[in-house]
Amino acid sequence: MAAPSRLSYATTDDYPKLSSLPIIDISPYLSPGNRGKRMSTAAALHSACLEYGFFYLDISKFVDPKEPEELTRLAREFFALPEEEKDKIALRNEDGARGYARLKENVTNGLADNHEGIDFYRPVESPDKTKPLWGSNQWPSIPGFRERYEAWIEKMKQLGVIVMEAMAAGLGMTPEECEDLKSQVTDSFWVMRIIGYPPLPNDYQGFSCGAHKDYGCLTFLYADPTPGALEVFLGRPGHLVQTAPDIPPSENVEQSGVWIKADPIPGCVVCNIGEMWEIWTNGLYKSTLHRVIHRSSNYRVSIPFFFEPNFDAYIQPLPAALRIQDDEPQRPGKPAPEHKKYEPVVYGKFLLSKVANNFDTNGAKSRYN
Ligand SMILES: O=C(O)CCC(=O)C(=O)O
Ligand SMILES: [Fe+2]
Repeated sequence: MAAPSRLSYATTDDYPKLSSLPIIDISPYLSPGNRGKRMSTAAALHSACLEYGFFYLDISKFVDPKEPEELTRLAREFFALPEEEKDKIALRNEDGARGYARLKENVTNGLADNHEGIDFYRPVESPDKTKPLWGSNQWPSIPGFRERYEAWIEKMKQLGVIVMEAMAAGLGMTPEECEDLKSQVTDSFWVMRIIGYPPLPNDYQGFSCGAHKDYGCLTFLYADPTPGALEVFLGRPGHLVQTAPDIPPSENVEQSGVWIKADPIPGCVVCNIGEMWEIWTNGLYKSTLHRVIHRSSNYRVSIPFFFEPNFDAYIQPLPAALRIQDDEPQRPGKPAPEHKKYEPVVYGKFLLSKVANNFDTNGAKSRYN
C-alpha cells in the first residue's frame, strides 16, 4: 500500500487518527420498556451503519462468555485432529458447501486463503446432496460439539431478530414496517463457519482471509482474543488517516481509505452488515470490505454466524430508507437527487448464484468473491 505520491506530509502527527469502531449495547432490546435507552441503541446502530457498516455489539447481558469460549475449545480440538479424521466430514461428501474445507482450499480474489474451516447451513427438509446447498450438515464426532454449537445457533438466531428490530427503529420504521421486515428473517437461511487460522507466513502470496464483503444480512463474529488479525476497510476518499503510529504513513495510508484493526473486545461480537442491507436501504448502508491477516504465532479461531434472510425472502428497498434519502438536505439551486433504486433479489436465488461462482477453474472453493 503506497501513499499517493501527489500528497506530501511532514510529520506523522499531521494525520488524523481514526477512532475505532463504535460499541453498541443491545441490552435495552432484551426486555420490554426502556424506551429512552432503546432509542439511543437504535440511533447508535443507524449511525454505525451509515458510517462504518461495522460495529461491536455488546452481548454480555445476552450470553455467558463461557459459552463461546467452550466453542473455541471444541473447534481447537477438531482442528488438531489428523487430516484423515477431519476429511471424514469433507465438503465433497455432501453438497460441496456443508462440511470441512482444508487449509488453502478456500480461494478469495484468486489467492488461496491460509485457513481451514467447517461450514454449516440451516438444515433443509428432504436433503439432496446432488442439489447445491441442499445437503446435510456434517458434524465432528467430538463429544458435546454438536449440542454446544446448536445451542449457539439458536442464540444467534434470536440475536438476529433482536438486532433487526433495533435497526428497524433506527430507520424510523412504523410498527407494521418493522413486522414486515422481521417476517423476512424469521426462518433465516443462516450459515455458521468455524475457522482455524495458523500463522500467516511472511512470504505468503495471499491472506489469512482475503478482502471481501459479506453477502447476506448480519454477521455476528465471535473470535478468540488474538489481536491484530481482522481488518476493516474504511473508505475515506481524499483523507490521509494514520491508524498505526509505529508504521510509517507510506505503508498504512491509502488515498481511498484505510484498513483499521477490529480486535476482539470481551463481552462483544463484531457485527457487520451484508449486501442485503445495502438493497434494503437502497445504498444508504454499505456492506464493508474486511480481511484477516493473522501473523502472530498462535493458532487463531473465529466463529462467524451469518444471520441471513429467509430463503424465499424478496429483498427490495424499504420505504423507510427511501424516506430518509428523499429528506437528504438539498443544496440551494440544485434539484433534489434522483435515487436510482437497487434491483430487488430473492435471497435464495442470490445465494445460489454466489455459490455457483464458488469454484474456480481448478475446482478450488471460494466463499467470498
Ligand atoms: O475470521 C474473521 O475474523 C473474519 C472471517 C470473515 O470475515 C468471514 O468468514 O466472512
Ligand atoms: Fe466476512
